Amino acid sequence: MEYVVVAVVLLVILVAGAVGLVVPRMRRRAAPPTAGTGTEEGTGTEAGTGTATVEPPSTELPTLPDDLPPLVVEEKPAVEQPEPTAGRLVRLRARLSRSQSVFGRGLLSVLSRDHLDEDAWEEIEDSLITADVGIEATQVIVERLRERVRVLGTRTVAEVREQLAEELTAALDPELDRSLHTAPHDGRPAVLLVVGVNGAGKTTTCGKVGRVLIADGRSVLFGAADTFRAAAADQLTTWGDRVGAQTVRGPEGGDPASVAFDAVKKGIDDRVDTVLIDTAGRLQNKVGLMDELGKVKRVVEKHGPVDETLLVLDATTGQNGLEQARVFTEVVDVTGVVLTKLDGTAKGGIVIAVQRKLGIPVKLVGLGEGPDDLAPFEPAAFVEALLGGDA
Ligand SMILES: Nc1nc2c(ncn2[C@@H]2O[C@H](COP(=O)(O)OP(=O)(O)OP(=O)(O)O)[C@@H](O)[C@H]2O)c(=O)[nH]1
Repeated sequence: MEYVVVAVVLLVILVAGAVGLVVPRMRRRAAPPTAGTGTEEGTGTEAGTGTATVEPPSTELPTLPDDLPPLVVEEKPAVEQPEPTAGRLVRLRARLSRSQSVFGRGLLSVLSRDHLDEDAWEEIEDSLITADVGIEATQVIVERLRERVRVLGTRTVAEVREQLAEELTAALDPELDRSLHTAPHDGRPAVLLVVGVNGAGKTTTCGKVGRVLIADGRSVLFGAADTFRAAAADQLTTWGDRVGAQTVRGPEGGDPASVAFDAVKKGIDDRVDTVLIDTAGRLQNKVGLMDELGKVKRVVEKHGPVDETLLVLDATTGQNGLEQARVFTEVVDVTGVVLTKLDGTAKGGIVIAVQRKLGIPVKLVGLGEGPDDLAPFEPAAFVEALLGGDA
């Protein structure tokens, strides 16, 4: 009987031992692997190293509420790459000759007469005056041409046309420096002030110039100092987004001088190459305009001198535009003229009148609303386009 009891006790111990060995093993197999490591044991907290546990990414998709608004992705417009500016005037000359063809054709028909009598010279004079060259400049040009024809005994139409082209080019003073001072210097950006009456094309010109500079590898910042119309600052900001320039703007109705100051300050802090400041041009009140523009310039000059003050003139306003232009030249030292909308007028001779009356070089011409429709002004190429010839 004793043997039986001992045998049962031994059997119970054996069974208990076997269960004790098997169950923990099964439990260990069933446990999930430690997160993220990919290994099973001896890593992470289990290994007591003290590193943080990384939660595994959930494989379950969250359920979204049905009434979520549609997702709007705001896309910044891609920065565009313009065509090079070299030779732009020649490329755009078709625009000019379209509006000038009456002028060119009229002149050529007079020049092709067998004999250039007094009437013919008067007609040439009238054509130039009608094209807005201006009375004084026209008289000088015709006088010189008559003298050359007489002395040289010029005969053919081609020769007279050539000599007229030379006189018109000479009237544009081809030796004048027409370069734009846009390069940074003395550790600060070049500062360009853009002035002119409303609607002349100031904002568009800022955009077009900025676009060319950025394409040349420069960094550009716009200052929206036209605070009278929110739309003006919006328009400049849109150009900025398009060409890849930052725009500094102030509150509508705010102080334009303070926006201009902040723009140049940011330009200096951010080590920008060129700052272009767009200004307002309300001309209803000359004293107000003088005060405001003068203040903008003085305040900007606290950072250093303004490198270039560009006066934007609408070519379609003709001789009236010249009177307005004079007001601006009295307020600020204009260093260059941008003559816009030459594509929309048959009076391209205004370029000559502007330069002679103001004594300031025309540096750029606008030949359309497109972003590349701004060209460096080249007197000879311009005159060729004016006369409708081959450049
Ligand atoms: N055809 C043509 N249109 C131009 C040219 N330059 C500018 N414009 C247009 O002229 C209009 C006025 O241009 P803006 O740049 O807004 O003129 P702004 O001087 O800044 O005007 P404000 O903001 O009112 O002071 C716009 O519709 C331009 O697209 C050009 O060379 N040719």
